Amino acid sequence: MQTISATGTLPQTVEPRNPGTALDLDWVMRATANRSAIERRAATLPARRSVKKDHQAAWLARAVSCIDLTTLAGDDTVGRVRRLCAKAKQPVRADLLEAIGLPDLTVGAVCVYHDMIAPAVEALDGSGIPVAAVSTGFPAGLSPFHLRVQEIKESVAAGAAEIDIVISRRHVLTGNWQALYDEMRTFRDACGDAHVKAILATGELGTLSNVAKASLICMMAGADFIKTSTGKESVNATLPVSLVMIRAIRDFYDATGYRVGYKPAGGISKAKDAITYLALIKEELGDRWLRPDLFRFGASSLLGDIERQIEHHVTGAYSASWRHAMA
Ligand SMILES: O=C[C@H](O)COP(=O)(O)O
Repeated sequence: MQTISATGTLPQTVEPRNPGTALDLDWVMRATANRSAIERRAATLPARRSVKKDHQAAWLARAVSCIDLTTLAGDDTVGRVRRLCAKAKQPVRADLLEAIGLPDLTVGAVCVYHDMIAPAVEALDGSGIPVAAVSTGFPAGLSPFHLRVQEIKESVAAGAAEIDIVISRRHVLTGNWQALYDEMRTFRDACGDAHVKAILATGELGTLSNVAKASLICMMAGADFIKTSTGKESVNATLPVSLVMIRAIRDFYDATGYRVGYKPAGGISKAKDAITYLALIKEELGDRWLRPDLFRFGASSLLGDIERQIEHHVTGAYSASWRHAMA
């Protein structure tokens, strides 16, 4: 495994925002995925990934910087969101961050429902950490269309800098590609300057070819990120789905020159899995995508395990997982 530099040394980069393209149905029809080849490639990844010592700490720190620290529960409270935001600002114990030379490490964003945007914005004031809001009738996306568009506008007005929309799975399942494109375009326009992540809910799209087509259409319609899952489907982020989506991102970049971000979400809770995802991105898309403006983990419980691994790296001992209860 090659080295990865510490987040604190990352140069600032400004990525031009993907404006989208016209809907190119010929390209969409050519976008397919060979499941057995994809699964064979995905199966090689966790087995041969081994990152040790200082490299491991740097990779784990990079993973932290790319987390959308998330709470999306019906019993969310202002108190819980404030605690989550405190964790976002100080994701790992200060002495451990000092020890690995990254005292200013933070997560990529905090991700909440609309009602929790205001307390999150207040709690994160001055930190530079953006608030992301799930929207458009998350997680099913089946509320009236005008309300889904209005929800985006209200979340932006409340201070969300990033909007995670859900697509209409039925447009994919019925092959209504024009409707999917038009929906995504409308959502993107409603976001204004806020960046939009398109949640495909890949566990509900039936085939990997549908995942490839939906990825492409969302990028054609101006998505800033494509995201696997809401975390509420029975199957969420997987490595085969990730391969399909990041290859679609690569194809879109090759054709248009625009880099679209990638966010695997749902069920990613172990540090070793996070490193596998980072290695996959590095191999398939290159180092430029290993930064928070182009890569995020959507995760509610990944940070605790990463903090335990960093503690082990620094002290040689593991603490009990309950000591890292929040996230
Ligand atoms: O977008 C983020 C997901 O909802 C988080 O899913 P998780 O709770 O399985 O980590």
